[in-house]
Amino acid sequence: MGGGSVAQAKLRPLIPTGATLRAVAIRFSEAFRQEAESHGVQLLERPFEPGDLNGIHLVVSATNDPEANAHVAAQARSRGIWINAVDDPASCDALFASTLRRGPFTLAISTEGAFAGLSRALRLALEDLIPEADPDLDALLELRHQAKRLPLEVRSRALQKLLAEFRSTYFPQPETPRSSR
Ligand SMILES: C[C@@]1(CC(=O)O)C2=NC(=C\c3[nH]c(c(CCC(=O)O)c3CC(=O)O)Cc3[nH]c(c(CC(=O)O)c3CCC(=O)O)/C=C3\N/C(=C\2)[C@@H](CCC(=O)O)[C@]3(C)CC(=O)O)/[C@H]1CCC(=O)O
Ligand SMILES: NC(=O)c1ccc[n+]([C@@H]2O[C@H](COP(=O)([O-])OP(=O)(O)OC[C@H]3O[C@@H](n4cnc5c(N)ncnc54)[C@H](O)[C@@H]3O)[C@@H](O)[C@H]2O)c1
Repeated sequence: MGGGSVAQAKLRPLIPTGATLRAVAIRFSEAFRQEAESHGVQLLERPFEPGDLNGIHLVVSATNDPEANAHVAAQARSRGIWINAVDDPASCDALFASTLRRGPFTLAISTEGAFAGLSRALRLALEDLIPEADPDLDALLELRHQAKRLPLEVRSRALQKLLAEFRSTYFPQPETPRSSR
């Protein structure tokens, strides 16, 4: 529910899930409309109606009208549909996490509503640590693939070595031990 910048930020991580998406708003921003239409999202430009929840598994309420958000949340809850109400963690059955994807990695960071900005800050720090296209990571994954062909006795040692390499590449030991800072 909603078609402004906050609704758009919530829509974005749902697109790659492959879910069938429906958006309802009295008025969609041009940016929301463009992004949604390019991903086949169904757009209904009118106020929320309880029937909008038919066949829905998760609803995100991101309008700028607290009364409408509360109404959507109550309707969803009475039908047993999971609700994410922006700005209102107490009404949420599901929270969005700050998500980082790198190749096969998915890192989801959450403070369970305690401080969303902190989740974002940690994501940005991790993003800097692991570049988007990373030959080191690709090589590591390829070696793991090859290690699967090794006999069981040596495989585990080879994988331990690969993991040690991963740790020293991405998380080099600080010169000063943490405990003596
Ligand atoms: C992770 C992320 C995912 C996403 O939105 O997809 C997300 N919020 C993000 C950013 C962000 N949100 C806010 C700021 C300003 C700084 C700050 O206040 O912290 C920033 C930072 C920024 O924008 O720079 C304001 C804010 N957010 C919530 C409240 C209400 C409250 O806390 O009471 C308020 C205060 C509003 C006010 O001022 O009144 C509530 C929620 N926000 C959540 C998720 C859920 C908890 C997740 C968790 O615990 O980690 C939860 C509970 C519900 C939900 O929305 O699912 C996304 C980062 C994406 C990324 O970039 O990686
Ligand atoms: N913009 C921000 O940076 C920000 C940050 C944190 C929290 N918020 C909160 O999130 C809310 C949404 O922010 P935004 O910037 O996307 O607002 P916005 O004004 O751009 O968009 C609000 C959307 O809600 C729709 N809407 C309102 N009543 C409706 C109803 N009954 N049925 C269907 N659609 C309805 C409007 O048509 C519009 O598309 C704000 O109320 C604000 O409290 C915003």
